[in-house]
Amino acid sequence: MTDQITLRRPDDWHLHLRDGAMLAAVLPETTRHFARAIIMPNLVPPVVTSADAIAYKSRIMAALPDGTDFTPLMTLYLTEETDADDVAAAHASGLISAVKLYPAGATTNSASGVSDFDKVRGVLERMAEIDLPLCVHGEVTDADIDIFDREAVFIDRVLDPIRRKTPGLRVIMEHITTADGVDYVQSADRDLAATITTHHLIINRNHILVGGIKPHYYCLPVAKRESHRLALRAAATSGDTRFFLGTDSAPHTDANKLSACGCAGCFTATNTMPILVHVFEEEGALDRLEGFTSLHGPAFYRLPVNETTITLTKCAPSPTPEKLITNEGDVTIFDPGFDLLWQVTS
Ligand SMILES: NC(=O)N[C@@H](CC(=O)O)C(=O)O
Ligand SMILES: [Zn+2]
Ligand SMILES: [Zn+2]
Repeated sequence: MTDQITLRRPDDWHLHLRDGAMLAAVLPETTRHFARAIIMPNLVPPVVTSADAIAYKSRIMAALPDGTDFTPLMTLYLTEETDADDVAAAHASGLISAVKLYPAGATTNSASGVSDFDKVRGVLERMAEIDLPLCVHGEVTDADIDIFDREAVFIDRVLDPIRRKTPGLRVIMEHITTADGVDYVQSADRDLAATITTHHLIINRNHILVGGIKPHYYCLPVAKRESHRLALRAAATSGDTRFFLGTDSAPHTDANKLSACGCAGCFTATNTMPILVHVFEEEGALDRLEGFTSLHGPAFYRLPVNETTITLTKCAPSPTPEKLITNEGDVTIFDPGFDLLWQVTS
């Protein structure tokens, strides 16, 4: 029986750090375990231009605890007005690692996203030319499409047409939640990958809706039925290099979650690593965890792997920490519904 596991230090390929007091509070929760993270640009107002990204990156660096070795990998928020030259310059200077596509209205702070995908064709073509990846929130927003079908419909109506019209464009389907997403990624032998979150490996839609509504399990894309969760677990633990960790750790204060119109997002940064060891151990796939957390992501983003390591050790069952206290209010830490059996020991 394994009671200790050492991995190359993991990276988080999809992270919300927010800004101001929230940034200061959540940043150490990530930097404690992770070496790098793809930083989501959905601030209010969003990180649209290279000047915005320079300013946001310096706020993140200023908030880093002393002596912390952490690299924020910046992204730009794609709008219908995005200037392809600005994107190319930001890429050439090493400032950004990806551009993020939000369909307008799909999720938290996506109002400035894209409604008419033809309007971003020029930018996408330029990104294919310069080999800059596109991260995608893959859900349609049409009122007549059921929220549980929005990822599958997005693949057919938006993503596949974009990929066919833009050969060479490398795409990361962020936070996939369906077997359709898994199948689509597996159908492509190049230029396509997906991130999978911590929470989508744990919860299905029953966790949100059975026995009373559980706002802390509400996120977008919303968790689907159990068969989809099982497809995600199979993909994450398969060793397939097209799947890697993007926690989508998305802090919202309890006041904003526990409301008649609660915000979408699960805050998982704090306990993601112990939870993932738990999941991979359950699946008999501990030997594939390092690929998922530390190898597949850098390979897709064409970055070196981390040289330092992290060690987790089996511990007495311990409840998950409940809350992160911030100057904006408390943030509830994701509760996987089981005691943690692993802790990060170095
Ligand atoms: N995942 C979420 O439910 N919320 C994210 C936005 C996103 O990643 O879609 C957030 O910014 O809060
Ligand atoms: Zn999203
Ligand atoms: Zn997100």
